[in-house]
Amino acid sequence: MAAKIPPFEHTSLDDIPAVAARIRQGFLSHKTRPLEFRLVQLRKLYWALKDNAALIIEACKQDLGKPTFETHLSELSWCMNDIVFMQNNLPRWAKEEKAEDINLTNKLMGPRIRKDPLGAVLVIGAFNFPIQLSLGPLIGAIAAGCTAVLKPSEGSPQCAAVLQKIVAESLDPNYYTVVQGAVPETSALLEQKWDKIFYTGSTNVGTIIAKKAAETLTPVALELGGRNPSFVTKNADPKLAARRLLWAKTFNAGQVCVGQNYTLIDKEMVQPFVKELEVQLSEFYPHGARNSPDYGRIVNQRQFQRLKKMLDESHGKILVGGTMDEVDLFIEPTVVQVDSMEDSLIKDESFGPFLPILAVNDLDEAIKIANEVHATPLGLYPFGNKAEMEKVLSQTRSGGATLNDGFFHASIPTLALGGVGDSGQGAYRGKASFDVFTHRRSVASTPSWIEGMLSMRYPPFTAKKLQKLLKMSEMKPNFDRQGRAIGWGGWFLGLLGLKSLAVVIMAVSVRLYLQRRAKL
Ligand SMILES: NC(=O)c1ccc[n+]([C@@H]2O[C@H](COP(=O)([O-])OP(=O)(O)OC[C@H]3O[C@@H](n4cnc5c(N)ncnc54)[C@H](O)[C@@H]3O)[C@@H](O)[C@H]2O)c1
Ligand SMILES: CC1=C(/C=C/C(C)=C/C=C/C(C)=C/C=C/C=C(C)/C=C/C=C(C)/C=C/C=C(\C)C=O)C(C)(C)CCC1
Repeated sequence: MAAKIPPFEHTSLDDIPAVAARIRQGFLSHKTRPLEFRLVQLRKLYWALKDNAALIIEACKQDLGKPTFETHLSELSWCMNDIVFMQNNLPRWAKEEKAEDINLTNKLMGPRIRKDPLGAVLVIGAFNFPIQLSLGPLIGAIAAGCTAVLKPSEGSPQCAAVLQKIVAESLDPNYYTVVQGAVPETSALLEQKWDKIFYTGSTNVGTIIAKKAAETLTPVALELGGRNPSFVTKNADPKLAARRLLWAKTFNAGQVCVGQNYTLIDKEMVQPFVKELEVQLSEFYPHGARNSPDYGRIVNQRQFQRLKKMLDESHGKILVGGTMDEVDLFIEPTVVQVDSMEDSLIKDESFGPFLPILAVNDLDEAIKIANEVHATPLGLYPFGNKAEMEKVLSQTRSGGATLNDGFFHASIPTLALGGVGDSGQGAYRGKASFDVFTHRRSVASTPSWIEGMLSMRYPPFTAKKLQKLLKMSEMKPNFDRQGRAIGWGGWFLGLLGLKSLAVVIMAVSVRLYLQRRAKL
């Protein structure tokens, strides 16, 4: 008999402190530190995903009407690939690194960077990619040697229940577990001490998390939302721009954090662009989006009503689409021409299948508007000639960007993803997922035999000792008083001084000699 999605049950508030204590104790047992342990956990998680593939596909369908195609690309296969990639590369990333930019004298102390796990961490997921946005950070946490509590989004309850099943089946419960719930449970989790909180979700809740974390100086990674602009200049290809931006707004029915929120378009391009949007829409969904198995649904009534209100409040003119069905949680891909950056469809993040367009006179005006609407969005998408796209990049900021497409950069699984400013802090995916849960611990070890040479650091301090030390460490500026750079040859010689160079060469030779003798 086919497996069933287990019921979604909130974790008892009374249990949360004990769960957090177990996961913390788990970290302090040091069992998750050995590389092999982490690799085994990751591999088990991989097979649990494979074994529960049908449940994941079904849960994504029930929660978001997600087409199986999208579930594979952005949830199931996405996470399985993430695990394979992580376990292939983890042994290399976890190795100690030789410290960079160390001067010759300090090299004797073997400065290096250890990759230590941060500790017991809390991962809070969002509803729109319920599997990816929960497991992506969890995979990073496991790889780094952390222990973790995962709190999936209650907005996608079927997926949350399947996630709990998968974690319980595959991972050691002393080190990794799922807590289910909404605001009360998340608040109870935030009362516990964590070594990092990794949060994906809205900016409002992100602010609550950051404030709470600040009370105990807990580091946070925040993957938040944004009002991401796209730009279509008069030199853009309207068909390509329409097709690609439509793809980005129909994927997951527009519930994509990195999707464009609005399009700033040269006034000459409005007509050809809108015409192409219509053509492309009928190619994507020949029998209409509503009847297509390839188009998802809005996650719940609350989000549906929010989106409906947003469209109702817009002063724009609907050019394409506009139909909705509350019962089915269906919203048609909808193109709206608005006439102000104050319009409800531009000033707030829609997180739905709306494509508001605002006509502008030129690219300068578009850039000015984009910077005013949101100075630090999560993504940004210019279409135009090379110089124009470069100009957009050089006069704006954003977490990431794709030129000549919708959010392609965010669909590259091993490219770090993160916001900037109020669209987030910290990044993950690929190596960044390991790094975000890792402390780069600087370590030096002072050989005993060097003691004689170090004697100059001890009191009683004398002018002679100071002179010697300064000579050894002093760096000569390679710039003059006017701030101009000067040739580096003189600077290099000045930096070391011939005398100290001789001392260093001698010390290195002695060390090499002693090392070789120890090996014999
Ligand atoms: N940057 C990214 O990678 C990314 C990815 C997906 C979604 N998002 C953003 O997330 C938002 C939509 O997702 P959402 O609706 O799931 O976000 P949300 O902020 O409502 O919920 C996210 C998580 O926070 C918890 N939560 C909600 N209210 C809380 C409170 N008062 N205190 C403590 N915890 C609370 C929820 O239980 C959930 O697990 C959009 O703004 C979108 O842009 C960002
Ligand atoms: C095959 C050849 C080539 C290359 C072809 C390429 C590169 C094809 C690419 C296809 C793509 C990118 C398909 C789309 C996949 C969509 C994905 C994975 C979507 C993911 C969405 C995500 C992760 C959403 C995240 C949302 C977040 C974080 C917030 O809400 C060539 C061109 C090289 C030529 C040879 C043949």
